[in-house]
Amino acid sequence: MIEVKNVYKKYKKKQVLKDMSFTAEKGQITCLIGINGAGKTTIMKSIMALTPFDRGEILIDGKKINKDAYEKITYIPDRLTMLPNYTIAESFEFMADFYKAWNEQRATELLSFFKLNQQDKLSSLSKGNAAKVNLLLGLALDVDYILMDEPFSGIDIFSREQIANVFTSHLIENRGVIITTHEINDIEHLIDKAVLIGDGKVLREMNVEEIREMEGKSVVDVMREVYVG
Ligand SMILES: Nc1ncnc2c1ncn2[C@@H]1O[C@H](COP(=O)(O)OP(=O)(O)OP(=O)(O)O)[C@@H](O)[C@H]1O
Repeated sequence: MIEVKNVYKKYKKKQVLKDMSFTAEKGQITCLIGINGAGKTTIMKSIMALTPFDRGEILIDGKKINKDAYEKITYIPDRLTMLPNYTIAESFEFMADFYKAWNEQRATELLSFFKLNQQDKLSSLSKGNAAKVNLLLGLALDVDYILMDEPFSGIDIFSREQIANVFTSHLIENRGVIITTHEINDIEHLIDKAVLIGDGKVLREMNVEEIREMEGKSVVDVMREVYVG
């Protein structure tokens, strides 16, 4: 489990996270929802220790992030960070050289799942295909937790559907996934937990099936209550 406990973070004078707490379980998809600037990326980077925070604690399977935890968890940023003159095949070689957890078989499986061509240069890819390669490079790592920043942002409906299919496949099973988004509509049926963020805090943390069955509400209904009032 990933536990974010009472985390505070300031950038210069701006208090971005204020007593932020939530959990994300293995075998579940947890979605952090909030408008632009709500602090979603900052919390992802804090979990990965890519940015320091001022107070609070973040635990991964009960332990603070350390060298060993990096073998359990990966962060997929909202755009490809690989060199643009690489082909997809070269980016695989790079990953194999740098990451012990790289699983070539899973990478090849994802390649055909996404119908991508290994010889294509990253710089020549459409936005949708670049998003798929970005996701593929993270998902092909044998890790227990995957953090994805805006995997659906700015891409067409068909690519979104293809990416959504990955979430219901064996490629995700048993892993803990945290994704961020500000558009919940397309992915509501895929997620187990929604964490609504606003003003650097968790405004509501909910089990999506429970609110659907017990309160007869969708995530969008609850978002309307929380954000619009
Ligand atoms: N390195 C930085 N230095 C100063 N301020 C920052 C820095 N990174 C983020 N911020 C500010 O912190 C706030 C939260 O940013 P963050 O990127 O975490 O939000 P977000 O919810 O991911 O937004 P978006 O949906 O636009 O990606 C914003 O007001 C942003 O301007």
